[in-house]
Amino acid sequence: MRILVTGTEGQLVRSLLERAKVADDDLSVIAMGRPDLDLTRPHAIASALARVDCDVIVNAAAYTAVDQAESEPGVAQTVNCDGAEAVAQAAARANIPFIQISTDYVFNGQKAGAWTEDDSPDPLSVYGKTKLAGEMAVQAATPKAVILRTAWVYSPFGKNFVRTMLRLAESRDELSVVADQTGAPTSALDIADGVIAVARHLVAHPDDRALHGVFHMTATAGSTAPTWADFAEQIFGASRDLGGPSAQVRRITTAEYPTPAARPRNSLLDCTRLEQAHGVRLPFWEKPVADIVRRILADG
Ligand SMILES: NC(=O)C1=CN([C@@H]2O[C@H](COP(=O)(O)OP(=O)(O)OC[C@H]3O[C@@H](n4cnc5c(N)ncnc54)[C@H](OP(=O)(O)O)[C@@H]3O)[C@@H](O)[C@H]2O)C=CC1
Ligand SMILES: Cc1cn([C@H]2C[C@H](O)[C@@H](COP(=O)(O)OP(=O)(O)O[C@H]3O[C@@H](C)C(=O)[C@@H](O)[C@H]3O)O2)c(=O)[nH]c1=O
Ligand SMILES: [Mg+2]
Repeated sequence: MRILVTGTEGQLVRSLLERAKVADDDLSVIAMGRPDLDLTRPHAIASALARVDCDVIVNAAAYTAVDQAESEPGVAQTVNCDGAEAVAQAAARANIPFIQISTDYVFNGQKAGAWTEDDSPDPLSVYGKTKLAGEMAVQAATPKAVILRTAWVYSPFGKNFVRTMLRLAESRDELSVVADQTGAPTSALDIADGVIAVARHLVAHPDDRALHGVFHMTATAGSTAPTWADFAEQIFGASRDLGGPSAQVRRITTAEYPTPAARPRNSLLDCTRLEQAHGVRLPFWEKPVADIVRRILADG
């Protein structure tokens, strides 16, 4: 199976490439990003993708700078909606499945329990709005679209909360972290495994309508969902055990940590539908933390 994925340096792209390297079978992942494939130039995407021979396309590229998007809504919209739509149209022309990666930030966070795919999105931020617009555009572009909404992604690669916490802890004894936003920290390596499994399933059953549509794909969170502060404590616990930097976590409210973009208070996603349709369930959220902390510390 050949998977074409958009972007080259992103957390999920690099995780897919790493997983493909260790897979002992026919799997190959082809990453295509700037300048060859630029989502700010949707009109050039058809020709960029026309020559590529693959079985599935995964759009993992996105404008992900949540706060910056508030002051750059046009670019965020072009990348997250128009660019995504153009990639989906290329998949439609090739008549192959298309996987769009989306986000918990499409929700307003005001539900008490986990969000299901039947709950109405109501994004609070420009990033969330443009990602939701992207979901709708790709579904209009191809009947073979699968939207995988994930959340709170971290990995040994790129920019993420784990790397930020470890970097800040090098120079600080105490860090203030919000303790009133709940969600599921999810390893990009686990998402990569999930994406590959879904892709295989789609390629094996190209006409099964039940396999298409919107699915939630995050780590399993259990009954007491973690907050960013809980995640930080988990990160520092792992780092301490490995002789790395750590800091005392001061648990604060969102009001005490003002940011340009509003974030959902509860963004926990119910992933039941994914398990039922595709047989995919990601591990418990705490499981990958120590291994990824170890890799980040080893990379220096
Ligand atoms: N990070 C998170 O916490 C979450 C992410 N998601 C979604 O998951 C997906 C993967 O996220 P993640 O791996 O963390 O993303 P990253 O922020 O790590 O990487 C973003 C990727 O998008 C690419 N990209 C950005 N702009 C363009 C452009 N104009 N043209 C082509 N490529 C572009 C980057 O390109 P380059 O390779 O050149 O750097 C990079 O590969 C995204 O759809 C994101 O919305 C969902 C929930 C949480
Ligand atoms: C760095 C830092 C952040 N925070 C807060 C801010 C925010 O509420 C939360 C996480 O901060 P970040 O900037 O890492 O998070 P953010 O960029 O909002 O992460 C989001 O990225 C996009 C792409 C997604 O799709 C989401 O699922 C989510 O992962 O922690 C603190 O409280 N203290 C700190 O020292
Ligand atoms: Mg950020």
